[in-house]
Amino acid sequence: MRLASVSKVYGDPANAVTALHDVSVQLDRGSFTAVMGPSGSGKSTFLHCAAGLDRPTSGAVTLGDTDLSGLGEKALTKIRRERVGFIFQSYNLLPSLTVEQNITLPLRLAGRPADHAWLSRVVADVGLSDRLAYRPSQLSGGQQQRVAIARALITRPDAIFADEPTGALDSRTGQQVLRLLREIVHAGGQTVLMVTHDPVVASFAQRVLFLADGRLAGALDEPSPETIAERMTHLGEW
Ligand SMILES: Nc1ncnc2c1ncn2[C@@H]1O[C@H](COP(=O)(O)OP(=O)(O)OP(=O)(O)O)[C@@H](O)[C@H]1O
Repeated sequence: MRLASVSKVYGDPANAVTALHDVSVQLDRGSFTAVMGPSGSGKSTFLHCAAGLDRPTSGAVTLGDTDLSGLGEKALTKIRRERVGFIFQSYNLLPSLTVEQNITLPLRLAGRPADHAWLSRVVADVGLSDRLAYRPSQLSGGQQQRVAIARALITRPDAIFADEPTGALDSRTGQQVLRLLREIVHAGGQTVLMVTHDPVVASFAQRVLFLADGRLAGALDEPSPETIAERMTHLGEW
């Protein structure tokens, strides 16, 4: 995944806000990257542009071999459904569907047949084989987020985008979920981009990118919570 000179300006010229300013970054296949930065530094905008949820004002985003900037709305929707998985803080599960139906929903939306062997594998990987007939309300928060991870993986996407994926979980459960996500994508080769405010959460990534005022403000490889926290204090208010 590659962002080349990506800028994003919100609003009309009279009161424009430059949320991203000339950001260029390459994320290798199979890598796990966290994005950190003070509030308002452009993290969500970065994630949304990289995932094709939002269009950059200028610059290019490439996912695999596909240049997203050249695509119309229909093609972009197809990419989002089939080649990208999303994990959000609030799980975004449908309460009236069972665990199995929630997990396989992206396949139904894409009009693709269920691959039962792959479903069993994904469900086993997230430890939910005995919960397939449950509804989300009958699960713990950690289990619900594991359903969301399975749902993100079911289409065998190239990339997974996570926005504060453990924000609603206690720290122990959150760390279990992150460890699981890291293991699964390590085995499956997905590229993961995760936005978080939490240095402990970010330390599960191989690399942390820092944003400040919409610009890239450095990176940290093999980060620890301490080195991340130290870098963040230099960037201003969290
Ligand atoms: N739809 C929008 N219209 C106008 N301005 C926006 C819009 N979305 C974001 N912005 C502005 O762009 C800047 C970056 O916002 P963004 O949400 O990407 O930051 P963030 O780092 O994710 O913040 P936080 O950590 O508080 O969630 C902010 O100044 C914000 O006010």
